[in-house]
Amino acid sequence: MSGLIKLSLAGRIMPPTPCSLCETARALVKRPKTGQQVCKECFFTVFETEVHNTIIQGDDGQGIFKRGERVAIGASGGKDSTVLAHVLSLLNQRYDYGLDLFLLSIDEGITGYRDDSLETVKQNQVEYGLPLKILSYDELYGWTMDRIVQQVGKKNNCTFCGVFRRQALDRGAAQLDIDHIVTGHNADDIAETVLMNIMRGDIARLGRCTAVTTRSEDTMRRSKPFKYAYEKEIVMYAYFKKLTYFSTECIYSPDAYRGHARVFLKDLEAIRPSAIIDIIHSGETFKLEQAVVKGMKPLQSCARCGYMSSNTICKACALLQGLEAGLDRSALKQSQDETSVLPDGQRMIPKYERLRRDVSKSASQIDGLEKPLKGMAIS
Ligand SMILES: Nc1ncnc2c1ncn2[C@@H]1O[C@H](COP(=O)(O)OP(=O)(O)OP(=O)(O)O)[C@@H](O)[C@H]1O
Repeated sequence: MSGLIKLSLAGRIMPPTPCSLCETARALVKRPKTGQQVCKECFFTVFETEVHNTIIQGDDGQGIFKRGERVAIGASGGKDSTVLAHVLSLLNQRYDYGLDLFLLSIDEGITGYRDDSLETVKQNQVEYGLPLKILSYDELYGWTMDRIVQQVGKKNNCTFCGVFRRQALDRGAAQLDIDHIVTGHNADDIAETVLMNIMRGDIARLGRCTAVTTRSEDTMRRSKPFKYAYEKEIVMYAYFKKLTYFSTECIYSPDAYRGHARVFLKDLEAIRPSAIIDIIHSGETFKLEQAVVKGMKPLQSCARCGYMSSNTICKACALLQGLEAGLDRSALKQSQDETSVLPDGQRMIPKYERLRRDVSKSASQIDGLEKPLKGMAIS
């Protein structure tokens, strides 16, 4: 960043650095990704254009969206998803993608964290005029993260939260008859995931973690339009645009393993900023041998709740069974339980169902959607 008065070695005032793109305005930002010194307006333009390029390219050059798609933005109230909601609304208009956008928030039930960040999402709902749906763990699983942490402790709670959130997003989206979920995962998140998968030797995940788009439940897709956006640039964008976002870390200590990968990545970035993109490119060029692909378990429907799973019952049902049985950390080890029979009296996750599209239904008529607000775009 600059904007400061620069002095030469001889102590003379140096002229301000001009923007390296428009060459007229004064450079105010040094892009963390490229080192380019640019003015504020050019920074907005390159940031938005790079996201647009990710969107129109996709993994196969065909683009990630189809015209007329109903797209849910996974909205946590944090910087990434807030900037995503802002930029996607803007690009949808600027380039006429023809998307029907929604905000979808999962309330994990973390007092003093998610309740506050959801207030931010509600503010975004008004600011961007997008319909909002909130689905809670309590509603879906009968457990809040506060209660889960009471039972399993802080050490492994991220496993529960991650598995439950993934499924909750799909289920919330299914209730809205969504075609496509987008999340604010950024380049740093993806590079961390590549590193974690290498360190764990998780070949299957390594093979797919750099894709912009992956298939979610049945025909629903999941995309990461910020795949190439650096976290530092997202923060700068939010700051200069004065966007409203919630910036506190989760109170139940972030995933320690990811934390190590993050620290390592930040060290690499400090030495060589391109390290983040380089690691993503390494992941992209990694190819699984056909023999390995063939050896992978095919996906099936969970025998209890119908959600997709590579085992007889899905991970969420297995974790829920452990919780209901009053297990603590050993609940995690039960995750491969192969029995489809639910022990007596235990809670079950509702059957997974997708709405059949009723094209005559407007956003305001779908159950569970926050009521229309001033300026809200109704489909
Ligand atoms: N509770 C939630 N409800 C809806 N979407 C969520 C929720 N939590 C996370 N997501 C989605 O997953 C993405 C990555 O989540 P992660 O937990 O890594 O948070 P993050 O990197 O801090 O992102 P953000 O700044 O948007 O909170 C978010 O950008 C958002 O799109």
